Amino acid sequence: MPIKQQLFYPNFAMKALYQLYLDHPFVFIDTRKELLNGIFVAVGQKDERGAHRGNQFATFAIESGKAAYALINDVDLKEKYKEDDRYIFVEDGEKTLQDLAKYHRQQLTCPIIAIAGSNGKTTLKELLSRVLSSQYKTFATRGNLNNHLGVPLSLLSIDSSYEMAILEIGANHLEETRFLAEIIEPDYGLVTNCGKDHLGEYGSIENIIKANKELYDVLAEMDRTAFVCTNDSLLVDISAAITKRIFYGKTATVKAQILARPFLKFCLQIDDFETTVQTNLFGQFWLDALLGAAAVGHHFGIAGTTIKNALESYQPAALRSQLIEWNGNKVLLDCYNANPSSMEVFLAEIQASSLQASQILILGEMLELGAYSVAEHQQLIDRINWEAFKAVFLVGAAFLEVSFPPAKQLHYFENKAAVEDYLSKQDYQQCYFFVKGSRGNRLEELFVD
Ligand SMILES: CC(=O)N[C@H]1[C@@H](OP(=O)(O)OP(=O)(O)OC[C@H]2O[C@@H](n3ccc(=O)[nH]c3=O)[C@H](O)[C@@H]2O)O[C@H](CO)[C@@H](O)[C@@H]1O[C@H](C)C(=O)N[C@@H](C)C(=O)N[C@H](CCC(=O)N[C@@H](CCC[C@@H](N)C(=O)O)C(=O)O)C(=O)O
Ligand SMILES: Nc1ncnc2c1ncn2[C@@H]1O[C@H](COP(=O)(O)OP(=O)(O)OP(=O)(O)O)[C@@H](O)[C@H]1O
Ligand SMILES: C[C@@H](N)C(=O)N[C@H](C)C(=O)O
Repeated sequence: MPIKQQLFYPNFAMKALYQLYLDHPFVFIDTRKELLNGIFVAVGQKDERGAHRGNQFATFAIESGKAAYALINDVDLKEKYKEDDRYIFVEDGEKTLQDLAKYHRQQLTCPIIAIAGSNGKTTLKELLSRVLSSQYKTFATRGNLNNHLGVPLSLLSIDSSYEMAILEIGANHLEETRFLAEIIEPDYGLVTNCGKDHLGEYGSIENIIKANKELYDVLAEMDRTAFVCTNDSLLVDISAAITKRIFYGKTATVKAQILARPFLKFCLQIDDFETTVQTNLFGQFWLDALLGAAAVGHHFGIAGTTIKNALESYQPAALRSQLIEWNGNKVLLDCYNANPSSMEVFLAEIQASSLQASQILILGEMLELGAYSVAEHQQLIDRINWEAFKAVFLVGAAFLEVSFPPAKQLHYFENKAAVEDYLSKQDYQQCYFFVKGSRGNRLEELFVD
């Protein structure tokens, strides 16, 4: 039967679509990607007729050879290509992508570990990926593809050759973590922590806790296993309904004691095994993520020394705890994102450190805080120990709404361009820059020559 007819035949549709995927196992949503012979799915903003913007690129996807098939939901395209088997009309590209990913997941047999939480998911995923890869062929979410599109695309990138998979769940509203966890159907789950991420969208810290708990709820309903950090009593409390919990942290089999900071060094204990781990991560707030990676690795039979080596080999990148050299200075870029919780621990770490260099703090405004913006920016300002810094740069309009002490170190800039201009007139040498702010600030661009 021609593929189009199979897809219209109700109960057969997913199996037929899945067969297309097995024959062309590269699903993509963006024709700017370099690939051949995949399946293009039109997604994105919808017009007044409900057609996703991605439909505009379907013809190019097919004609360029990037796609063997294109899933479209534009009725005009449906009419235009009614005789062409390569264009498949679906009701909604995003929903079809999610359904296909869920169906595919149900065919996969490797253990799947889902990571949710407010802060530190991507880095934990990277750490864990290094630990598990020492023994297993491990898939891990690429970059930050963690939302309603990223999770399905990630799942569809896992083939049967993988022995382990780690999937990151990102969310900014209630029910989103549940929605993604129900697609992933994780065998294991881990929540990093509950902090003030996307506070404006969530509306309250209570909602953030509820949202992170959604992963635990799905694990409980499916009778799956959670890795829970006992250093954080909130996580222990909100995971209580799960029968299968593997604890790590104080009082558990896998635990740690901090030996030195700011570049975190700790003593890792796994049963009777003890070793020192010198990481490249800036800040003791990474400890639970490091321990989480160790605990999951230990559960899957990775030896303590191998775990140590994997954690030590991790070089922070992608604007999370990333240390670079710039014109004779060191720059700690922690500006992939920022929210009140991550700002608080970052600032506390710097102010507790003695790095024997002139310290310059660059803080970009925190976005997506909604009604909390003024109070949270004020609290941030109030936490600054001005004497600890040679200079403090504050960037962005949100800082205009708060009051400052009369500190000589303070420099306010409306935007990144203004900082750039100021920096170009200074001759900073052998300073230590600490850079943190929300993604919208793009503060890292200050340090590209
Ligand atoms: C829909 C889409 O793919 N958007 C991407 C696109 O943005 P654009 O504005 O162009 O999209 P449109 O809606 O207009 O749709 C156009 C579609 O057409 C495709 N297209 C365009 C041009 C072309 O020449 N060829 C084409 O095929 C295009 O690909 C669209 O599909 O481009 C932007 C720039 O590249 C992308 O940034 C944008 O991607 C969106 C944001 C996206 O969701 N991508 C996912 C794959 C993903 O996982 N992205 C992650 C970021 C995830 C994230 O922010 N996570 C948050 C929490 C989650 C909150 C959640 N509720 C949410 O809303 O996302 C977190 O805190 O972790 C990533 O890229 O890192
Ligand atoms: N325990 C923690 N408490 C507060 N902030 C933390 C903690 N661990 C990491 N962070 C902060 O979270 C920032 C983002 O790290 P990472 O990208 O790994 O997290 P994430 O949850 O994946 O965020 P995103 O989904 O936006 O990428 C880091 O730069 C760091 O400042
Ligand atoms: C970049 C996105 N994942 C995110 O974390 N956004 C917040 C608002 C930020 O950039 O700080």
